Order: sequence, then structure tokens, then C-alpha cells
Amino acid sequence: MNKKSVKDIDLKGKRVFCRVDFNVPMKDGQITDETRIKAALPTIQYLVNAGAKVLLASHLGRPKGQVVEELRLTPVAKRLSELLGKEVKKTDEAYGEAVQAEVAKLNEGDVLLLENVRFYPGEEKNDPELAKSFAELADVYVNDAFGAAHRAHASTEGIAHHLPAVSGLLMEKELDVLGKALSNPERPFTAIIGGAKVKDKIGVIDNLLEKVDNLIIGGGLAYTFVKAQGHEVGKSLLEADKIELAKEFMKKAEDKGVKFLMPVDVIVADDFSEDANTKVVPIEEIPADWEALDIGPKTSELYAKVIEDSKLVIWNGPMGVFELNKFAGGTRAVAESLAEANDTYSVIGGGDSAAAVEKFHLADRMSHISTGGGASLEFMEGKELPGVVALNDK
Ligand SMILES: Nc1ncnc2c1ncn2[C@@H]1O[C@H](COP(=O)(O)OP(=O)(O)OP(=O)(O)O)[C@@H](O)[C@H]1O
Ligand SMILES: O=C(O)[C@H](O)COP(=O)(O)O
Repeated sequence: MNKKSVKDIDLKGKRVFCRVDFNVPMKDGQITDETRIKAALPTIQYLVNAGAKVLLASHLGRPKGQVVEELRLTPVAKRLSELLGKEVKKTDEAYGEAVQAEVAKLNEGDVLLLENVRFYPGEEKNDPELAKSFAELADVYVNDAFGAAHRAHASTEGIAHHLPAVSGLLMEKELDVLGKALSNPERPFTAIIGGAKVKDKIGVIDNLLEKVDNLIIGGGLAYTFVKAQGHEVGKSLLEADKIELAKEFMKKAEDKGVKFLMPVDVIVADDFSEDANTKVVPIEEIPADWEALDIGPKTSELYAKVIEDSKLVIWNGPMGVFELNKFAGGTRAVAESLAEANDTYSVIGGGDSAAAVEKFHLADRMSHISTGGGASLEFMEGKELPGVVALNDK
């Protein structure tokens, strides 16, 4: 990476404003998945050991510039204290006099968590005044929030223009792994793209077609391609206005010599529910009143073979409605194939695919699970991430 990191600067005694992504799922005030908190620990520990006075800042949810009591970061401070094995104080605001006073009390190695930065309207507007107010709290800015790096907000981008600005260790690792995969991939290189909509994955498919040897398609978006192949899709998800684009993608794959793999069989249901009647049908026989909610067993087998023969696989988006057990089989099969393919470097592109791998207890058998949903998607589209661009060059 051509950006400076925490390892490139002196941190002793410095007040460090470290942006992390503690946007964790919560239910009834409890954190339901702490992956992102754990992923930030190496950087926090590094800053503590280096003798910095650590101010952590994050967003949680989408409070739209207002204080929303359920979106305070208080439960995160508590859990972080436990994980770090040291007290993490928390402020009720993210800048201002009260926060300044708390920062002034910090000793080297202390950690303070600021309140949810999205309680302020200026955060998402990247208001220069708010960025300046954040910057006044610190001597150095560290961005470790890969998951929010695609957002040009006051705490992810604006602040970097006021302080020496470097990346954290998680940010560095994410950019290294994803960057190497895309710029210098081991081959055969396979991308697996699923999820709900073609429209959300246009940029990713387009960019990956330039780089991969195999492109595997699954999930709800597959049916627009199935229709483009000339088959009926019944009540399955279909974006009629993207059929032509789907054809173009298949043509581009052919022109570039990319193997384009589509479902050969699917699980269809007469209802979008766990109680639905289901059956496995060949792809060309989806009944008019049924919808395809998962890939079928033959497809899973076909995809497993390609995965096994690949040296590198990037996976974004589930193969079916994995939240319902009846339609989780295809996503599970892909996850298991990746877990079993010992010579394959597997990169899970965050979001739902990461959640699925967690659900199947296979997370520790993947080579890299990105903490970024939207961020990893934009990176895979070949876009520059504003939170990264703003950091100091090496
Ligand atoms: N055949 C299908 N029919 C309808 N919905 C489906 C189908 N297959 C998958 N889905 C749904 O697609 C959703 C995931 O789509 P989405 O595009 O948001 O995934 P993602 O790419 O993992 O998201 P992220 O951008 O967060 O990584 C899941 O909720 C899943 O239930
Ligand atoms: O969960 C994420 O993908 C990041 O934390 C960014 O959150 P956002 O989509 O609300 O900006």
C-alpha cells in the first residue's frame, strides 16, 4: 500500500483520533456480532503499546444527524473494555468542551470512546467545521474503519485534511488482501457473485470480468441472466430492464475467455416462507407460479468443482435466501467448498456472505473475511475509497 500507516509515525504521548467501524448489529441493547470490534483490536492495542492517548470514534446505525438513544455506543465501550482488558471511558458527545476536558485527563495508553459521530448532521455532509472540531481533539488521525472507507464523511475524510493522517492495521490488511487479489491474482481466479439485485452488482461484475478466469453467478440476481439465456423464470426475482445488460455481460465473458457459470438446477417454492412447498427443477423448467429461492444440488456440485480447482476465490452475495433454512443449502455448499479447498485462498467480500459464513460456523476456515460490506463492494468495482485517498502518501 502506498499510504502511511501507524507503523510509519511516532505516537508516544500523542493524542490519536482513531476512526474505527464499530457499526455492529444490536438487538435489545445487546451486540449480536462483535466481529468488527475484535477486528479493530490489533490497531487499538498497537496504539496503546506505543504510548498514544487513544480517542476512538465510530458511527452506529443511521441516526440521520440526531441523538437516538438506542444508537449510543455505550454497550460497545463496555464490550471493548472486556476485550482489551482495560478500562475504556466513554463520552456522551463526540467533540466540544466536555470532550476536550476528558481528553486532557488521558494518560499515555488510555482509551476513550467518543459518542456516535452520526448524531451530528455535519458528519455525513462532511462539514469542514465538524471535521475541524474533531481534529482539534488530537495530534494525529488514524483511519482503521475500512467498512466506512467508501464514505466521504467528516470523521472518515474531512478530518484527514487537518492532521497527519495514516491508516490503521486493519485498514492496511484489508487493502493489501483485496488489492493483491485484484491486481496480481493467483490463477485460476474465480469470483462468485450472488445476492439480490443485478443493479447493485453491475460495477463489480463489469470490473471482475476484466480479471477473473471463472465467474460464478447465484442468488436472486441469477434469474435476470437465466431470462437473458431465454428461459422462463416464473415468479423469481427479475429485473426486466437489466436483461440486455445481462446479455452484454455474457457476451463480454465469452469475448474475454472467462468461463461464465450459471445455475443448472434450482430449488423452487410456491411461497416465500419456511413452510412453502419446494422442489428441485432443471433451470429450463421453472414453473410459472413458483419462484426459485436457491441453487440446486447439481449446481452446488458444479460450483464446488470450480472452487476446488481455483487458487483464489472472491465471494460476494449469497446463493439463495440463506436466512430461511429451506433455502440455505446452496450458500452453505459454497461455504463448505471454500472451507474444504485447502489450496484455495478464499476472500469473503463482507456483508451477507460474511454473515452466512458466520452462521455456518465456517468463518475460521476462510482465508480472509472483509469487515466491509459496501466498502469491499466498491473496492471490487475498482473505485477509489475516499477514506483511503485522504490519507498521507508514503
Ligand atoms: N433467489 C433469491 N430470491 C430472492 N432473494 C434472494 C435470492 N437469493 C438471495 N436472495 C437474498 O439476497 C439478499 C442479499 O442480497 P444483497 O445483494 O444485499 O447481498 P450482499 O451482496 O451480500 O450484500 P452486501 O452488499 O451487504 O455484501 C439476502 O437477504 C438473500 O435472502
Ligand atoms: O456497515 C457498513 O457497511 C458500514 O459501517 C457503513 O455503514 P453505512 O452503510 O450506514 O454508511
